[in-house]
Formats: sequence, structure tokens, C-alpha cells
Amino acid sequence: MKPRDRLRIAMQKSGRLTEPALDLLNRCGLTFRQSRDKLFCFGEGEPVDLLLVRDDDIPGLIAQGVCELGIVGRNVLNEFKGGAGNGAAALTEWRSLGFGRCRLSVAVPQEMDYNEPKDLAGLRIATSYPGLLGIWLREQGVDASVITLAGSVEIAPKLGTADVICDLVQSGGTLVANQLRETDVLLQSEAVLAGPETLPTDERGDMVELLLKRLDGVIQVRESRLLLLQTSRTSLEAVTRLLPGGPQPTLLPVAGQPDQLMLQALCAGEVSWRQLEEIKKAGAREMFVLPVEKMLA
Ligand SMILES: Nc1ncnc2c1ncn2[C@@H]1O[C@H](COP(=O)(O)OP(=O)(O)OP(=O)(O)O)[C@@H](O)[C@H]1O
Ligand SMILES: O=P(O)(O)OC[C@H]1O[C@H](OP(=O)(O)OP(=O)(O)O)[C@H](O)[C@@H]1O
Ligand SMILES: [Mg+2]
Repeated sequence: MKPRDRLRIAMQKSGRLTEPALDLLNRCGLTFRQSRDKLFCFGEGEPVDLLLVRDDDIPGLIAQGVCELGIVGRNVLNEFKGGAGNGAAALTEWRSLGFGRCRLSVAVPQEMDYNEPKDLAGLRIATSYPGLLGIWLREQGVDASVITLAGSVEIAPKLGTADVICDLVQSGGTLVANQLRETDVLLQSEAVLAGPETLPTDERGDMVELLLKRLDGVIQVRESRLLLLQTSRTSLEAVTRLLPGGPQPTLLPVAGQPDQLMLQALCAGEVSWRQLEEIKKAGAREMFVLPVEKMLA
């Protein structure tokens, strides 16, 4: 393969991960010119180009060295690494990205008597993840037949082509619609930034390091909230005790009200309505939760 000096990132061309992946890269300062075939997008500012492909192809493209990084579900990455038995275990997750969350689970017909994995012995299990399912069945010491389907796995028991299934679950709506019940979670998944364990030692490696640093900043900011509230000095301790995790809050005086303080706290994650209600009960008022756009410590 010809040496390249520009970094290549593969991502899903069209699907669940496309929009959030592109948004994340944009936030990292990467913008792309869309080519007419839309399979290759030239990076405008930094020397980083995009390959738009089927998500299933992403781990293979990294393993072949066609690209250095890929944004792909952990389910697809692990199926490739462990499942396909192609000796490509040298791929790793450089970062988990916090979107495309779902899980890979076994589900059985609602009326089926099921207590433990051993109950699957001798049954036919339909899945698009034969590798991951095979590993799990071996770990459980269960001998079952794995039926590989490309999609619409949940319908297989109704069609009589399988007894139970192993597929992705998010809300559980598809399982309910097909009268299935989730029994065992094999894998918790989300989109990840995947790449080879050993990065190139040239400029592309430097670019990966720069991108990882920006990504960390973007992820931290995305999950941060700024909480503003007013409290009396007497309620301060009770209010502070209820604040979600983060650095020490900042306290400011309120003009003309010596007993009152304005509190500003950076929170590491979402602040829920319930948490706000609890903090209010402890004596806070005038509460605001604001998203953080950029942060430079
Ligand atoms: N219901 C869901 N909710 C959230 N994330 C999901 C859900 N289903 C799948 N995912 C995650 O999103 C990834 C992409 O899902 P999508 O359905 O777009 O893939 P696909 O149909 O295989 O697309 P492609 O055409 O690229 O092969 C999955 O591999 C998984 O990691
Ligand atoms: O638990 P839920 O929220 O219902 O989500 C789970 C469903 O989502 C995915 O299918 P998708 O909608 O992508 O359909 P497809 O796999 O047939 O393309 C997955 O394969 C499940 O069928
Ligand atoms: Mg796919």
C-alpha cells in the first residue's frame, strides 16, 4: 500500500451513527468537503479525510490499513475482533463516544419457561452476531445451534426458523412488538473510536494524538452543565451537599442582600428535575442549568 500523509477516518455512510459521528468530528474542528459520490470526503482544514461506508466494513478497513480510525458500534467492533476469527485482535477502542447506546441480548418468547442460560441447550438461536453469541455460549457451557441472519432477527421465532434470538436492544420496543422477553445481556454497546493498537509513527500518529486531545475536551464539555442558584447562608451547607459531582462551587455575594449567596457549580453530567427539586427543598431558588459550549481550564 502506498504511504499516505493524510489521516483517514471511516464512519457509517447512512444510519444511526452518521449524524452524531459527523457532529462530533465537526466539534473537534474537522470539516469536510462532500464529494459527489459521497464515499470519500476531503478534509478542509486539517489533513484528515473521511471514508463513508457500511458500518460492518469499518473494522476490516482499519485492519487492512485503508484507514487509521473508525467510528463504529462496540458490537460491530467486537464481533469482528472476537467473532470472525480473522486474527485481527490488534484493534482497540481509543475512546467511547457516548452515543448509539444499546445492548446485545438474548430474548425468548414471552411464554417460554426460561431460568438460566443452560435452558438454551439444543435450541436454535437466530442472530446477526454469531461470533459474540458463540463466545458467550461457550463461556456458559451451552450447546445450541446458531442461525445467522442479516436482519429482522426478532421475527424468526414467529416464523418458526429459530426458537430464541440474540439481537440489539435499546428501548425494548421491538422485543415487545414481537412478544419476546429479554433474558441475558451479552454486551453493553455504544459508538467507539476504533483504531489499531499501535498508531503510525509519522504525522498521522501526531494527528491522532491531537484529535484524541480535542475529543476529550469535546466529550467533557458535552457532559458538563453549569448550575446557577441562589441560597441563604444558612441553607448553604444543605444545598452544597446535594450538588452533583464536580469541582468546588464558586460563591458570589448578592448585592443588597447580605444573607444571600449566588452559587455557581460545574456539574460532571446531566442535572435531573428530581435533583433540582431536592436542591430547591434544601433552600435554593432562582436555579438555572446551562449547557457549556467551550471550556479551557
Ligand atoms: N435501536 C438502537 N438504538 C441505538 N443504537 C442502536 C440501535 N440499533 C443499533 N444501534 C447501534 O447503531 C449502530 C448502527 O445501526 P444501524 O441500524 O444504522 O446499522 P446498519 O443497519 O447495520 O447500517 P449499515 O447500512 O451501515 O450496515 C449499531 O451497530 C449499534 O451499535
Ligand atoms: O429496542 P429497540 O429500541 O426497539 O431497538 C432495537 C432494534 O433496533 C435495531 O433495529 P433497526 O431499527 O435498526 O432495524 P433493522 O436492524 O431491521 O435495520 C435492532 O436491530 C433492533 O431490532
Ligand atoms: Mg450494518
